Amino acid sequence: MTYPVALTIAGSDSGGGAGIQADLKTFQERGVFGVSALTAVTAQNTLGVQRVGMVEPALLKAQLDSIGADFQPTAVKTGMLGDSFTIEQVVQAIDAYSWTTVIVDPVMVAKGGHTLLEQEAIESLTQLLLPKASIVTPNVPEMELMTGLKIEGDSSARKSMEALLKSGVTAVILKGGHRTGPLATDLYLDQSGREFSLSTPRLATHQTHGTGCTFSAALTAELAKDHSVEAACTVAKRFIQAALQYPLSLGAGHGPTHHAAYRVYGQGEGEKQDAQAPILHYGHVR
Ligand SMILES: Nc1ncnc2c1ncn2[C@@H]1O[C@H](COP(=O)(O)OP(=O)(O)O)[C@@H](O)[C@H]1O
Ligand SMILES: Cc1ncc(COP(=O)(O)OP(=O)(O)O)c(N)n1
Repeated sequence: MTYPVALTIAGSDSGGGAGIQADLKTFQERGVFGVSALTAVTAQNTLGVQRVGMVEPALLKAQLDSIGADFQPTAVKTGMLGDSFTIEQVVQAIDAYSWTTVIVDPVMVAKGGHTLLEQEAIESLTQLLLPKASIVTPNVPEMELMTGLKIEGDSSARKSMEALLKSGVTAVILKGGHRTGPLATDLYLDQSGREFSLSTPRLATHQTHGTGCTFSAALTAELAKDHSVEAACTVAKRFIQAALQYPLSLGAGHGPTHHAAYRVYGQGEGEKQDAQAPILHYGHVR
């Protein structure tokens, strides 16, 4: 059997908690071989983003072609894409190499407020890239920007998911990190009408840098191993919960999550692990 390969197309985070670094650490943790194409380089730490530089288009294309010519990734994840031109190049590569399992994390703004996708590129993202996606994983602000709909409660959350599906997206996971309440609930809905939610206790922590990247990288890794969507979502939710629950306490700001925590603590026995296990609820997403 060949070892599963997952590709991440994303920006570098010098602080190691998000971006390419989070993706590759997560792929390794989940037993898939990670390959990468860098779209941008950020000077970033737990306090924020200090500088961003885009990778020259020809160099991005060369990376995508190098991967496409020699590897067969069974799942591809996109993260920070930065601008419209980069999005167009990524779409061309997806077509050229027939990458079919594509997870789009529509990264737009870093936690500290720094823009990671030009405003004018949101349309390219929704028009060109989202139709190629198997699953799109927005947080609440990203969902609002993509649909133009405000999310204030459960019914508006569902309406925005339906609106995204109407625009041709295959499946969406609306992440719950930016919402309030005792549970961090992620909602799944797809074109076939399948829906479920995944909830874990909301942890009171500011060590949340890279939660979105890490969650969608874990999802990508499980799909690269050909696991079912439900199984992949459940592992991804457990993975991010453990990564948040056992922080490393690095840096003076929003510290990174602990990418090894699920392997080290999350699969063992014991009260803590049981208490944090996600509640998978099937049926109507309220
Ligand atoms: N405080 C928290 N406690 C538990 N889970 C959380 C918390 N914050 C975020 N999550 C989970 O982390 C994942 C990423 O969500 P989110 O933080 O919304 O993404 P992003 O980093 O893109 O803003 C989701 O599974 C979400 O439910
Ligand atoms: C290079 C890079 N890519 C993506 C992000 C955003 O990651 P995310 O997981 O959404 O985490 P926060 O920025 O919300 O902590 C990033 N910061 N840098």
